[in-house]
Amino acid sequence: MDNVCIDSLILKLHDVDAVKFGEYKLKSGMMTPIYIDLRVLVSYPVLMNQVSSLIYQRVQDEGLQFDSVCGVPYTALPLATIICSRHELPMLIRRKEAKDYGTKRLVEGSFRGLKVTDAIVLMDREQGGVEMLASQGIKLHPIISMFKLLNVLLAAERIDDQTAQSVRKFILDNNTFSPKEKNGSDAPATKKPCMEENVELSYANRATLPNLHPLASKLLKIMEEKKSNLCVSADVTSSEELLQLADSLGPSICMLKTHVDILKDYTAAFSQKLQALAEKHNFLIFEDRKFADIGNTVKHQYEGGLYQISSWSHIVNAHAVPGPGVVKGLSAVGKPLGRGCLLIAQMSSQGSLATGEYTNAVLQMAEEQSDFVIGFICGSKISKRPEFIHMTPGVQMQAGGDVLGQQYSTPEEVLCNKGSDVIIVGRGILEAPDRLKAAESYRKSGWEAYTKRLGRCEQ
Ligand SMILES: O=c1ccn([C@@H]2O[C@H](COP(=O)(O)O)[C@@H](O)[C@H]2O)c(=O)[nH]1
Repeated sequence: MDNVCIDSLILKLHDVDAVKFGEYKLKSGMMTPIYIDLRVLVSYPVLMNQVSSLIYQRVQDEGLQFDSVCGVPYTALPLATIICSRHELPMLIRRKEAKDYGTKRLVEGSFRGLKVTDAIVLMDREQGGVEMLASQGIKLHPIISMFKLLNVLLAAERIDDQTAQSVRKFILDNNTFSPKEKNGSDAPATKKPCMEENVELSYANRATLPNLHPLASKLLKIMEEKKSNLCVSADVTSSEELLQLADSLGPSICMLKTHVDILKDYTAAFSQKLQALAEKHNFLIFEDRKFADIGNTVKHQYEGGLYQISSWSHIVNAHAVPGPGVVKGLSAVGKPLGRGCLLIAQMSSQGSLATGEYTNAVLQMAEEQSDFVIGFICGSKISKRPEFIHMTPGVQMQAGGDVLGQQYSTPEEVLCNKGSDVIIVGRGILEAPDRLKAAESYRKSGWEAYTKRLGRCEQ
């Protein structure tokens, strides 16, 4: 189901009072300003069928393998019944309490050994459910996130800004899962895990952080919506090939990285076409210019010359070698246009000097100019501030390197173990026999590694 359908479903759920705002008590005893009551669905057969189809569609999209389906009582029971009946799937019924007569079974239906592997929910409250189930070895597949729901209701003027803000704050402040290592049990945490405690926030949660740079928020939303943390490095030398790449790989990526100075036929018309493709496929453009001069010079390089980079590239990057003036110069041009900058804190090439104290100094520089610096080019997560986005080049499916010192790590290593947010892939895709297929497989690996990291909850 595409976004438009999800949006209209959210509005219908609101119409039938399945989404309520006010003061409600949850089963856990916690008071909440938003209550999702999907029990009402049974009175709306059309909606019931839509939700069932959506859930089944998700099963197919994810290619889930299973022997039986169980709808958790009571709300999901009728949904599971519709799905299993329509698609002739074996179903199980879990009792809420055992009978004290007859078979005394807690699970009704035919089965041998039971292992729960996947769970699908229509609404994810984003308060730690994904992480809690992952800690039990169950992969959760949410269909609608709380933040998406709030955004749609806000855009449709069903709720005001204050309500949306207070619910967002409640969600962020009340993550109810605390990993075992932290509190010795899987019991709900009394306080939300937060960045100071080094616990992961999802891209969606980070997108709504107060004081976040709007471009970082846009990127995180794109990543969440497209389930993509893949930036393709379009290192080709012809404009036509680059545009063709952007059009064909556009749906799979959150960002396209360019080196316009390697194009043999750059024109202003090219940059306009690239912007149109970025709009069409909803990705950001990152010109990997690596500015590294005094503020006054980078201002000219960014704004003027042949390429007029600031007019079409959402994001640029800079070395910190010249000191803070380089960021100030770029910011003078880019900030009024809503652009953002990545500082190069580490490099993927062998023997790079950007390590240790240098990397720490870059971090400091970013903190001081976070109204323009949105994150880093780095090999691993270097800042605990969830507002900063970590982007890592030197990624291929196999670890290794090239003859000129490039070093490669895998998507799993970069996103799951090193805690970066975005993988930048060039030749791993460009040199593949089928570029689209390769991009999709990097997107999938990247997303799986990220969800695995979220499930693990700690770096
Ligand atoms: O440390 C860095 C910074 C930038 N890059 C750039 O990323 C791509 C990587 O291309 P591959 O083909 O995937 O090796 C390329 O444009 C570099 O300029 C980097 O590799 N390392």
